[in-house]
Amino acid sequence: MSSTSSEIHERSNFEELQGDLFIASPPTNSLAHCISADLKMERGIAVLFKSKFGGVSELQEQSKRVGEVAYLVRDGKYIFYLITKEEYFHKPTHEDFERAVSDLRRLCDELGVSGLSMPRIGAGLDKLDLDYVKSVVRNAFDGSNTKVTMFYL
Ligand SMILES: Nc1ncnc2c1ncn2[C@@H]1O[C@H](COP(=O)(O)OP(=O)(O)OC[C@H]2O[C@H](OP(=O)(O)O)[C@H](O)[C@@H]2O)[C@@H](O)[C@H]1O
Repeated sequence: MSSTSSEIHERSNFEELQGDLFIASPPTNSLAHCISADLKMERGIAVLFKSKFGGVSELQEQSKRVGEVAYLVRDGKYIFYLITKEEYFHKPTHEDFERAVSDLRRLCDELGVSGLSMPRIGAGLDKLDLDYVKSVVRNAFDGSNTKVTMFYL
């Protein structure tokens, strides 16, 4: 019997939920957000990540480049930093954004991440189209064992 589109969506491992990422996200979920390679994290949700998790020198030591993902381990979960552009005043290209999201999927597979929470990555200060962002994340995680929740305020 063919499934309706909503049933197909229900079975997908990607969902959106209204709520503050740092309050509503299940405590065991890993987290992900976007930053620039200069690790400035001086605006937007990156400021909250920096104040909550610190680890700037740990991230620096990983010497990740644009299109790659650095991460910290905090309280048994992973905090992923998608490097989507060189400098804080740049905006990410689609290519770099997509490379970073697929690197995130690779890491989630490798590390066995079952739950991953993120904000509307790239769609705020970085001005990427929200539908584009959601489709990139959905496609990158298609068939993965990671349940992705995108939180929005
Ligand atoms: N607690 C919360 N719970 C849930 N959602 C929350 C939230 N707090 C904010 N949001 C929303 O989550 C979306 C994306 O939040 P952002 O706009 O920050 O991220 P972005 O990925 O577009 O941009 C990243 C670059 O911006 C930064 O600063 P600079 O580049 O240095 O200038 C970095 O360094 C990067 O490079 C926006 O809708 C926010 O409303």
